[in-house]
Amino acid sequence: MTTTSQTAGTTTLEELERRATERRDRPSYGHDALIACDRLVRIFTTDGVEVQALQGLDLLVTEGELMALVGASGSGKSTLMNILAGLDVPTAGAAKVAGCDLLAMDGKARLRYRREVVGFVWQQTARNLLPYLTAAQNVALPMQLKDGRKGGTRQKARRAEELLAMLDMADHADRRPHQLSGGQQQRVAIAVALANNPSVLLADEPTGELDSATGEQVFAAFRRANEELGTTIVIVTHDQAVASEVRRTVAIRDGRTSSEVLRRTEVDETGRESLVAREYAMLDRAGRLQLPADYTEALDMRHRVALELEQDHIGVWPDDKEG
Ligand SMILES: Nc1ncnc2c1ncn2[C@@H]1O[C@H](COP(=O)(O)OP(=O)(O)OP(=O)(O)O)[C@@H](O)[C@H]1O
Repeated sequence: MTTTSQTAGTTTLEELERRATERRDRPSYGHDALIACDRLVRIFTTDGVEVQALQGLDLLVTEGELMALVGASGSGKSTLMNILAGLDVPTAGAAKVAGCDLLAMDGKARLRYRREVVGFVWQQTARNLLPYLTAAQNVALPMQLKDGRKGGTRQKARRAEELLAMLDMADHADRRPHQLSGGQQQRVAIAVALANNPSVLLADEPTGELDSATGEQVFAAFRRANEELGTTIVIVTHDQAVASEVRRTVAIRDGRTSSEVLRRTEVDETGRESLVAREYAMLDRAGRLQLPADYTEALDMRHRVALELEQDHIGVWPDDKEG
């Protein structure tokens, strides 16, 4: 009797220990992602009124990705970008970029993060470049700010030259921003953002002020940075041309990621390649799924739906008992 209960007790303890170890050893959410936003919340309070700009946003971005973020005005895109850029701090949730915890950084770590881990390109060309410096000097500046007065001036100038050449701006290295077109300024801005070889390049509407042909050239510069330097790039855009050129477009709705479009190259039986796009709804870790409004409206789905688990899919039906 005693032996049995001891055995049972030992088994239970062992089992509990095993489960605890399993839980401890289980990789955390997004452990292998370069950018991991986990239930990110940002609440702004102005004149006593609260605005929930981000409402539990989840986003994972893999190292080396070039992806786009889209969403209606006010959906929270810029709020997210400012957080990822280290310019704003979320109210709750977790956010990690290249191993840096965006909620726990002190002032010094934040400054290093902004100088070395992320680079950004904003929509307003004037925000990206200093008007009294040439293109080459603008590109060398972040390197000088990083190293202080430590030498290597020639090396920095060489790196600035190389980056400008990669973005087809070598011939304009000695021009000041007002002597460059909007598209050229944005290409220099990309070189500036890449100066300290950041892990991530963030761009908020970088083609927003450009015509479509110039926008295409600027996007090509992002693609080159991604392919040649392996930099992970996140672009917020309203520009359909940009959104349809990347492999993954994530849509934000009401402060959450709601759906994403993945594009894959498929080869048919004749060997012809084509780009196939497919839209997916996001399933969060609690199993919540946001159905597209046009689907729910088409079938008049409201407060509840009926679910059925099939062998390889889940069926969702309108509640026919509703009345
Ligand atoms: N500093 C702030 N103070 C108060 N409310 C803010 C602040 N910044 C953003 N918001 C609010 O948060 C919500 C999300 O704004 P955000 O700028 O992130 O949207 P967005 O998707 O970037 O829009 P757009 O495409 O128009 O730039 C909006 O309702 C906005 O009014």
